[in-house]
Amino acid sequence: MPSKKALVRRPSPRLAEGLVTHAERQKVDVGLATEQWEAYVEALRAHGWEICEVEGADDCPDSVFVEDTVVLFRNVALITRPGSASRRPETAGVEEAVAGLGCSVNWIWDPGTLDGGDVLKVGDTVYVGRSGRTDAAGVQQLRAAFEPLGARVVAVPVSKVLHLKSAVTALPDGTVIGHIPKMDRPSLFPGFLAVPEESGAQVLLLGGHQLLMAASAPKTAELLTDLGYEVVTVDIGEFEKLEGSVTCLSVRLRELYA
Ligand SMILES: NC(=O)NCCC[C@H](N)C(=O)O
Repeated sequence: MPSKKALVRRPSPRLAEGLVTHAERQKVDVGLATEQWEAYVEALRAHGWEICEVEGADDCPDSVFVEDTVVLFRNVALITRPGSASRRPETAGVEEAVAGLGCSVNWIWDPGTLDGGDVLKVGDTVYVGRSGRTDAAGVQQLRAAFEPLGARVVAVPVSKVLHLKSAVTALPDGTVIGHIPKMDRPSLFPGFLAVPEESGAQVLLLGGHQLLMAASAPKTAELLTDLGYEVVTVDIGEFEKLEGSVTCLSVRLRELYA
């Protein structure tokens, strides 16, 4: 049976010092953030995901955004080299965790940089944002790692938001959804549906027709419910202040056979 495991990482006590790039800095309540994180993890668990908690990285303010540290394709875990040097110490614990789960491990090497938030998989197509965090060498290394495994890698310019997946994700049927004002090139995506809210562009697939979304995108939730999806919402407001979203708080491992 394919796996249904999700990696998560508890927020650092230093979360409030996390990076802010495109947003204005707002005060983050670490206690409230931790409660929101626990509810997020519970929502995954309630939908059948086995939770694998990576050992905390208390000195790394952004370590809760575990998605940025590793990209999965088939059973290969590509350990990233985050574009922000302050986030690079986050990868060691994640590498240990995915190796322990039976993944084959590969790496993005210096001088390449790549953040997992820039990688969107739709079937065998892997879209990769060329963003402020992911550079051309990172894109090349991602191609070299995944094309031999059968991936079709499509590079996408990203200049208006932190990561590709800040503005674009995909529905279970492969329809790409995005918030056009935050996208550089909507025309790169076939089968595209525009959504009315920035955080509405970020959906996490729970399995079947169930989607996890942030509570901050009620109009998009209504649109997707009307299309026959079951939308589960969580309040992740403290993480949104740091440019985080529902996708970046976990890494789902669906193709491990254990
Ligand atoms: N994949 C994601 O959307 N990650 C969010 C990372 C937010 C963090 N404050 C950062 O700037 O790296």
